Amino acid sequence: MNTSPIAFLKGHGTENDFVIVPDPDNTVDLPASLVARLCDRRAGIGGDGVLHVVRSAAHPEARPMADVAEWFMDYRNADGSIAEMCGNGVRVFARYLQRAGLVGEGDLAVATRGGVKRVHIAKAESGGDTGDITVSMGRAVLPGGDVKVSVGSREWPARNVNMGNPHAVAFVDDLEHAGDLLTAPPFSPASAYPDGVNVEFVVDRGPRHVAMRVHERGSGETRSCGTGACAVAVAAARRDGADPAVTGEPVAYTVDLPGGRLVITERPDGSVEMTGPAVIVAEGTIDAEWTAPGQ
Ligand SMILES: N[C@@H](CCC[C@H](N)C(=O)O)C(=O)O
Repeated sequence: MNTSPIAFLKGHGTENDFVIVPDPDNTVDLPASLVARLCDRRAGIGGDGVLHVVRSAAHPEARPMADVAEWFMDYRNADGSIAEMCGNGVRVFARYLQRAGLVGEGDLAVATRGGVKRVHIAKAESGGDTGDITVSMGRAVLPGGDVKVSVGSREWPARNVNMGNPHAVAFVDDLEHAGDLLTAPPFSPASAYPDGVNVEFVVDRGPRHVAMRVHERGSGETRSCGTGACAVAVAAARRDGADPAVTGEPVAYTVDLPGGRLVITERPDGSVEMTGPAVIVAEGTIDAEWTAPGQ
């Protein structure tokens, strides 16, 4: 139970928004119920998820990474569930560390449940902390198999792509066909995603340029998903017959999302890089009494 006010910040990456809870020593009690209340857009602060900022050495899941990454992104979805990775989240996490003076521009490593991610904070052309942030997201895994997703009477084949977390990428004729995305699009077979899935709907905008909408596991439709954009870029490249491992040349896709634009580059060694903005918009404190169960 929390007995002191809890510091928080609010930030977003291409409008995928987060409540940031700095907690270096891992002393804040953050059960799923409190995460869901913090993310509530009417009764709480509002967000697609929570970024709990903890020193790796202070968190049992991150301790093995503490030698290479001082900070652990303990990411939670808006419903309180835990996810392995959040691409937009890791950029916003790095921006928070920069703003707090805990890291400078340049390179850093961030521990996540999906492993250690290498992050580069670019120098801002206009000064301050407005430069883009690039994250080396690791390799995409494409398990194969026939997956289908549907919305109403429409059904599409989908590419199963794992970016640390699971994705189903469906190429559609019109993003409107995804409907209101108020509920998770059904998928089959159920065995493809035993832990649920993030579903991306994708249309072409031009050569190596796509647009997408996403329904996120644990958060619903969001304005952007970084891991989703990476999954989409890799699925689009394979569809387009482009494989950097074969050609030896990197392949870059521009991915437009409702909340902004990300650039995704797949390198010949299979690693996927994501570049985009990250913004901190506010900070404050949460009343300790409000965080008590039943409030
Ligand atoms: N918005 C994130 C992904 C967050 C996790 C996802 N909802 C899951 O449960 O896997 C991103 O930017 O990658």
